[in-house]
Amino acid sequence: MTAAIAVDALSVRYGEVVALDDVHLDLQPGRVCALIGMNGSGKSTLLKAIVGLVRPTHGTVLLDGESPARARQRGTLAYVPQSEDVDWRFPVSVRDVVMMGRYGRQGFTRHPRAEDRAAVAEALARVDLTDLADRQIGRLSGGQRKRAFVARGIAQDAGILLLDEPFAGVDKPSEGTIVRLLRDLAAEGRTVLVTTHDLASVAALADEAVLLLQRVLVHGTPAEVLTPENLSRAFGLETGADR
Ligand SMILES: Nc1ncnc2c1ncn2[C@@H]1O[C@H](COP(=O)(O)OP(=O)(O)OP(=O)(O)O)[C@@H](O)[C@H]1O
Repeated sequence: MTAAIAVDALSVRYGEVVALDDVHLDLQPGRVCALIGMNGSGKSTLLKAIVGLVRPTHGTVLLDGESPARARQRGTLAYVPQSEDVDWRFPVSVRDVVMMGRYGRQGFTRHPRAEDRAAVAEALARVDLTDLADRQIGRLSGGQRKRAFVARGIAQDAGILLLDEPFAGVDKPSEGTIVRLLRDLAAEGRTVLVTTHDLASVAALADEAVLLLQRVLVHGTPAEVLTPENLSRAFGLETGADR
């Protein structure tokens, strides 16, 4: 089976900083994968390289066997960036943001058709934002903002969803809503890759986990990955096992 996401020998440098060094990672469709690592371990850089927002120094990324640029063009790929990377003052409503997921299908006129409006309404309902559809995007809570971006990916009918810290600044009920949503999207055959600092929620969220420290330290089920020894290697922490 062609991997939904195939990362091969990927290295990324920012000047002198080696953010990623020889990363290999294959993800199959229909799975949620949690990407875990300490601050600066390269998680955001890996997502950006998969989206095609940063250029690899070495190596390749293929999405369903195609380049990130081609996958973006075809709407295969949806990306929910870290909150800091978004200008929340932008004068667009929640509905407008979700409609952006339909742009690729609308041609250059960007004139929404009935089917686009229907897809947007359905995506808003799935993330439970129907009542807030006309609100300016910056006037949402942290969890609602994340859900708006997930709705954009749903409206786009993307097969691959990448989410950078979807639980940061999100309260527990909203986190539960997002976890359920991501699990449902994977059950439909989509591939979901999520960076998270919330180790406690990984087992409920993800089918598999990856520990990153410039390279992939370990990739397996959450139970295989989240051992004291592995966490100690990834985070450089003393654990009970070391004492
Ligand atoms: N645009 C940039 N220019 C220069 N260095 C960068 C840039 N973006 C990231 N870096 C550096 O690359 C390394 C990896 O950063 P990255 O943001 O990918 O890590 P991260 O694991 O997502 O961290 P965090 O958990 O803090 O979000 C860090 O050393 C960071 O300082």
